[in-house]
Amino acid sequence: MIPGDGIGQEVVAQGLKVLSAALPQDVKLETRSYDLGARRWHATGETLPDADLESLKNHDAILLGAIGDPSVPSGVLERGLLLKLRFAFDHYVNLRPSKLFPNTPTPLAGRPDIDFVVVREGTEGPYTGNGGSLRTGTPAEVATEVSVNTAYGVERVVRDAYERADARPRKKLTLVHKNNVLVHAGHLWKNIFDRVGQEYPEVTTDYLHVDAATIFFVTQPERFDVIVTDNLFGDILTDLAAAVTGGIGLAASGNINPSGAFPSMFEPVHGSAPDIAGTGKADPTATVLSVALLLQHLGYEAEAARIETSVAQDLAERAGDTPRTTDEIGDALAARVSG
Ligand SMILES: NC(=O)c1ccc[n+]([C@@H]2O[C@H](COP(=O)([O-])OP(=O)(O)OC[C@H]3O[C@@H](n4cnc5c(N)ncnc54)[C@H](O)[C@@H]3O)[C@@H](O)[C@H]2O)c1
Ligand SMILES: CC(C)[C@H](C(=O)O)[C@@H](O)C(=O)O
Ligand SMILES: [Mg+2]
Repeated sequence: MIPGDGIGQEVVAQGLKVLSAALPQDVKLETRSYDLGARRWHATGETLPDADLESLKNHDAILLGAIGDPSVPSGVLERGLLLKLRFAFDHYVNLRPSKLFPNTPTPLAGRPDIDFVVVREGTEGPYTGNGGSLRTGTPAEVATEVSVNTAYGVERVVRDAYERADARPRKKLTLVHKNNVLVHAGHLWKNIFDRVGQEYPEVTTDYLHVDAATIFFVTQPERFDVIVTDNLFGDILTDLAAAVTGGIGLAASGNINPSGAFPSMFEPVHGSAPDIAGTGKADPTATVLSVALLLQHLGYEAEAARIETSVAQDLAERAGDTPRTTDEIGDALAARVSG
């Protein structure tokens, strides 16, 4: 566990409660909590030392809360801890499911039937740190942040998305990019998408520019089944996806290393929410659903399904209730999961 900063600490505690409640009696859960994030950085200047990185390799999976704190310069922990982990453990599939559970509030009229999954590339794009600044701090400053897209990196994530689409009832895959403007990267993605698609004749495909995709996320989200997209577009689209499916407090994610060479890491889509940290207002459901993804990844399908059902029931009964605290929601979910 890497609880991290702000509400990360609060929501991971609830995730652990539900995980313990979900596991079969004969499965012994061993956990270790890593002190990484703002506190550690202030105390030692470290973000993710090699010793911690090495040690993290020995676990079956990682549950992360959130990192980032107003007291630390922006980017230090995001790059030095979170992205360092995603890159070091080659989490090239950033899996972000979105589902509108019954009775959950949505700003969308007509309560569309939303059930899609975004397969966000996790190791390339504009996230690699390939950039710099010249004449920094002067009126003539120039800054670059170059998007890196390799045929190797694109093909492996596109293939993963086809596999996922092929395994779902609707078998539909949408590529989201911006190949009318980002022609170099965009054409690489589109060519690979079309070529790999020949191996999946049952999967229906579609292409959308990212700006148009944001329209359909709001006006016609039921059209989506599986979406594959680059690292930055996927980041933005999945906050929007959360907003139309009950809010950011419900959105789960998995940073998957499909080969199993390194542990996969599960975390809510949201951040450390400094504006509500310490108030008990954070919804731990996103973390609890991330625990379900973790269990699914490790082969505990039935346990994962039980968590999802418990969340659906909890959400269905929420309407009109006085708001519960982080802890109360965690307790309620753990109680439902243990039956
Ligand atoms: N994976 C991560 O660790 C991660 C993800 C996103 C942002 N961050 C970091 O978190 C910090 C804050 O970022 P931000 O404010 O842009 O995004 P944020 O996701 O932390 O918060 C955005 C808004 O959503 C609300 N919110 C978030 N999670 C919630 C929950 N579980 N329940 C109820 N409301 C919730 C917040 O109160 C806030 O109003 C920054 O340092 C950022 O870099 C980390
Ligand atoms: C904190 C940041 C590095 C991260 C990202 O951009 O991937 C976050 O926004 C997310 O969505 O997990
Ligand atoms: Mg994000």
